[in-house]
Parts: sequence; C-alpha cells; structure tokens
Amino acid sequence: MLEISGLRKRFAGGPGAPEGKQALDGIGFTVRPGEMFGFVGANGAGKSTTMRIVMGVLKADAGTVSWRGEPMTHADRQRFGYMPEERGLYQKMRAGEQIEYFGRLHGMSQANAKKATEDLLERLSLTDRRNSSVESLSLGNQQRVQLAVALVHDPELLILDEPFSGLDPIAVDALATVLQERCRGGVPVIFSSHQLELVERLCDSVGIVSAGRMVASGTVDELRAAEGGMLRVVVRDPAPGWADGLPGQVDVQGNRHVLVTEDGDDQDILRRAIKAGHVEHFGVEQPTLTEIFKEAVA
Ligand SMILES: Nc1ncnc2c1ncn2[C@@H]1O[C@H](COP(=O)(O)OP(=O)(O)OP(=O)(O)O)[C@@H](O)[C@H]1O
Repeated sequence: MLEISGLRKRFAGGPGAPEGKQALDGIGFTVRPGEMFGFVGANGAGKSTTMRIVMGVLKADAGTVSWRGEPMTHADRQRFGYMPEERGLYQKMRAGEQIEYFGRLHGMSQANAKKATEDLLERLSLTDRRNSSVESLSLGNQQRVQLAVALVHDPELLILDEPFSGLDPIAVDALATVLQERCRGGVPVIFSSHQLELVERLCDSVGIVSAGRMVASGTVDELRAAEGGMLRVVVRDPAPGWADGLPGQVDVQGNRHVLVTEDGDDQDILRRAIKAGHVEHFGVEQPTLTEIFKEAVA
C-alpha cells in the first residue's frame, strides 16, 4: 500500500514570480494493492509535483511517503514504474532496444527483458516500429514506447503522469487493458489525467486535488453520493410561467422546458409539471465526474 501524508512543497521565487509558489499544501492519500487511482486536478494543482516527490525526483519540505508500511526507500523506487511528465527517451535508440535496455537497467536478465519487450511491443501495437528510432516515431508512438519503458520490469507500483494524453482511442483501450491486468495482479496504479470520462470509467477511486490539497477523494460512487443527484424534468409545450417560484433553472429548448434542481419537493414539482404540459422525463440524475470535479474545485 502507498501512503502519502501531509506533503508540503514550496518552490522558491524567480524573476518572473518573486513570491514563490506553495505547490503542495498538505496533500495526502492512500492507494491499496490492486487499486487504480485517478489523480485529477486543474493545471498547476500539484499532481506532477506529488508524483515527483513519490519517485524521489523532488524532496518535500514536509510530510511522509510510505510503501508497505515503511518509509519509501531508493531500493523500493527501483522496483516501481514511472512515466514522468517530461518524457525521457533516447531519441536515436530504436524503440525495441530502448524498452529492453530499460528492462536491463532494472535488473532483468537479457532473456526476460527481451521477452517482456516483445510482449509490450505487441500489446501496444508497436511491433512494426521495433526497429525505428524514437525520433522518427509519431508523438503517439513515442508515448507508447515511454509507457512500455515504465511497464517492462513488471513494476510493483505504477505512477504515470498523464499516460493517456495524445493517444488515439485504440491505443487508449490497449493501455487501459494493460493497466487493468497489472492492477488485477495486485499492483497499485496511480495516473493523472484531464480525461475525466476515462478516469470515471477506469478508476476504483479518484482524488481531486486543488491548490496542493486533496479536496475530495473516494470511489466515484462515494463522490456521487456526497454530491447528491439532480432532479431533471422535461415538459413539452408547457403553459407559460409554469415553473415560476420553483427552485432550480429552466432551460428552454424549442417547445421543451428542462428544469434542473437539487432542491424542492419532487412530488410538488411533478404535479406542477403534469398540470403544465406533457411530461417527457422526470428523474434524478447522478452527477458525472466532470460535474463533481467542477463543484469540488470551485
Ligand atoms: N520547478 C518548479 N519551479 C517553480 N514552480 C514550479 C516548479 N514545478 C512546479 N511548479 C509550480 O507548482 C505548481 C504545481 O505544479 P504541478 O506541475 O505539480 O501541477 P499539475 O497539477 O501537474 O499541473 P498540470 O495538470 O498542468 O500538469 C504550479 O503552480 C507550478 O507552476
């Protein structure tokens, strides 16, 4: 289990921003074995800084990072898979060689590194690019190689900074399947993303970070329950002013009026709607992760 608690990080000021920046302000969360954790937040919220601290690229001013109940060590990190925001590949090296090379760097035997490389090339549809230099690949294919490099040594923990950005829908599915398999094998997976539908679809739990703090976390269902549903009523050809005095907002779409509200007596609203016109829809709708996110960071 990965446990992050009370992380704080301030970047010193420079000529452009003399006052400096409090990037992390006490962020904390836990990711359990076999859990896929979606790390979301606005630009500059502190996701990459948190991941860099976990991976030892940056040092925190305060707070703790522990792995399996003990303070995380350099040796632990060697067994993790990390995809940094600043992608780091050898541009002149061939894709296949590169993946194998990183496997060897993590202590794999040549045979195992070769086998794992072949498997990943196939899974990420890179087999026919095996002998291409990284610099000659499209950005999406470079991204796939970067992912293969993070996955090749069968890591105990995966930390991926926006792994899905720039991938086409087929590659998104291929990567999602690989990550789900690793997760099912007990590996905790953390990835950051601005693609909230994807996070909603894939993740067991989600953490929403804002200004260096965790402002909401839990399973998507827990976040939905905390947010509460919205009543949505669609009335065709209603009498004018039918919704006067009712809570919520009415959106007029041609001859349909759509009332959305989280307050009020639903039965009273239903009676009013039936009296006013033809009720086409009446129901409570759960918020999407995008709506929960906007509310949490507002
Ligand atoms: N090396 C640095 N020096 C100074 N400020 C930094 C540095 N790295 C990050 N910051 C600042 O810290 C804050 C958090 O940045 P971070 O990259 O962690 O955000 P993020 O959530 O990953 O954003 P994004 O979604 O845009 O990638 C931002 O205000 C950023 O400008």
